[in-house]
Amino acid sequence: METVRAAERELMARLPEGALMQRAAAGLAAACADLLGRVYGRRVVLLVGSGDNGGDALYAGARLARRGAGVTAVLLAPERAHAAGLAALRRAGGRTVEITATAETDKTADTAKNGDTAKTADTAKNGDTAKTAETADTADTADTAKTFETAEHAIRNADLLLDGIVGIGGKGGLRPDAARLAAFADSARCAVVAVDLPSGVDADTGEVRGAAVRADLTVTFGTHKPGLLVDPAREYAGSVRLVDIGLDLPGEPVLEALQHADVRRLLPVPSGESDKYRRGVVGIAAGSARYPGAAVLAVAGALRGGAGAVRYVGPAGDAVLARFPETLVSDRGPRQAGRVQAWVVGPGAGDDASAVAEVLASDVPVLVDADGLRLADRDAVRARTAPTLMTPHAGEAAALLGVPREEVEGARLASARELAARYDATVLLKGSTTLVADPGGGAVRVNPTGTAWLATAGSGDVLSGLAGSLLASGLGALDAGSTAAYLHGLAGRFAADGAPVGAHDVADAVPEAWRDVRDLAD
Ligand SMILES: NC(=O)C1=CN([C@@H]2O[C@H](COP(=O)(O)OP(=O)(O)OC[C@H]3O[C@@H](n4cnc5c(N)ncnc54)[C@H](O)[C@@H]3O)[C@@H](O)[C@H]2O)[C@@H](O)CC1
Ligand SMILES: Nc1ncnc2c1ncn2[C@@H]1O[C@H](COP(=O)(O)OP(=O)(O)O)[C@@H](O)[C@H]1O
Ligand SMILES: [K+]
Repeated sequence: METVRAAERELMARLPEGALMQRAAAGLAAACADLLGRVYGRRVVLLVGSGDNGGDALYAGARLARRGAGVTAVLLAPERAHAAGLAALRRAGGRTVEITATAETDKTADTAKNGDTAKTADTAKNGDTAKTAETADTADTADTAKTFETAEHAIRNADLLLDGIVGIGGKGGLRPDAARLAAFADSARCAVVAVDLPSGVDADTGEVRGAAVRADLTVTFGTHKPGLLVDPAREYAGSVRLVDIGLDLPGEPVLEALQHADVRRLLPVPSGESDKYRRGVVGIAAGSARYPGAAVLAVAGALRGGAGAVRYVGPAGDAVLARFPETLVSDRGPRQAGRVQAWVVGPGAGDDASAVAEVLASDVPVLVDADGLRLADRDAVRARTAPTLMTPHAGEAAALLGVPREEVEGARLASARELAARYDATVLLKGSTTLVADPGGGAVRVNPTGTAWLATAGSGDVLSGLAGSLLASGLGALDAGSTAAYLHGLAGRFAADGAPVGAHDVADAVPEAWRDVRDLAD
């Protein structure tokens, strides 16, 4: 976010005062008008914090008021609300509800009554959130209670609610009074539009600490913030609309997402000189007597990933051949199975540590998934010279990092990066937001195609086979992982089409996803 802030500062220095905010507010008001359909006579409530995010909301509110909407601004810190924005709203006929800050103790309640809101906010900032919220209830002055009640009443009757509590200047979890407004927003029956990003989510990491506004639409300015793309914050953002305010962002982005055209360039396509070996052979060391299905599904993914042949090694050879007679099945260990251009090891592997060790000792790219992640020796992974791609879900990543699963789910970006650094390997972290991180830093790829229908047993096995096949056909680990996730997500969408599917359906739909990318790229 520092790059965004720096770009804003640079641009602001060149433009007339307030020009950027006007661009932001114009885009915001237009998005609100689209959502409302008709602006005249509609009731719009603005939640206004003390920074420029509140300023955007006030200016957008003024625009809507000029078009005939009844606009009420709930001012969280009336003395510090954006002065010019507030004046514009008032000129346009907007009303205000001024929140009297909640006091943390009787002493600060007195201070608050005397109008020293800034000081009260400071006290609240230093307080433990749970504790302050509790004390806040008991220390509510009549004034405070009344202003919150008025705000709640306005929100309950609104047709549209704008969240301008905090934007990219937010620090830590929402303070108690802001959290109270966020809770009102949560119970609002109307559409909620977040200004720049939902208040309470971390713009840089996608983390959500405590209360946060849940929006139906987020209108964001200049650039997509990482927090809008990564869960859990992504869940809070609703759909995201980008308003171009003319920011010129330097340097490398923190996150990037492949699009159809990028994926098309990466898809391996056989040429006239190709034969099955030149297209690449992918070795699958997976499955066990207990989990033969994982082997079948990994092979199913691998057959659709562009490699010329799939070699299977492990105890589920019969099950694999019964379903896919084109597989080259070997009953020896990976070392003696014949040449491959990439290995996939781990899906349904149970406790077979020797296959994992053998594969890691090879000099070709290796994808490690599922049980293989637990069995892989970290030093052996770090010592590899060929690329390694690890594909954990949050639970597996948590076990490798030695932290609770929730910690990974709450901080996906940081977790993927940390794991990549610890293993000196590329990490594809699966789940509601799939991320692919290279060990040397650089932009992390976020997959835009996923669907929650993919959360079905065995779909991860399909993904590992698919990604392994792309590795064998020559893609690097970052490209193979992100291309596989892209095709897999798309295949999940096509297969499901709004109804439950099994993992084998996802594998069957990969060719359709491939054709979709190939044909619609331009
Ligand atoms: N800088 C620019 O050029 C532009 C900025 N814009 C807007 O300005 C926003 C950033 O504005 P600011 O830097 O003023 O910061 P914000 O308005 O995002 O937040 C800062 C304010 O919120 C309060 N605050 C911080 N953390 C809080 C917490 N945890 N709980 C409650 N209150 C908290 C602070 O006391 C401060 O007053 C952007 O998100 C965007 O909406 C847009 O107008 C476009 C142009
Ligand atoms: N909520 C979700 N939204 C989108 N994709 C999901 C979600 N949950 C899981 N997935 C995807 O489904 C697949 C599940 O893989 P995994 O967890 O390894 O399951 P399994 O071990 O049963 O194959 C992964 O590709 C993952 O990214
Ligand atoms: K906001």
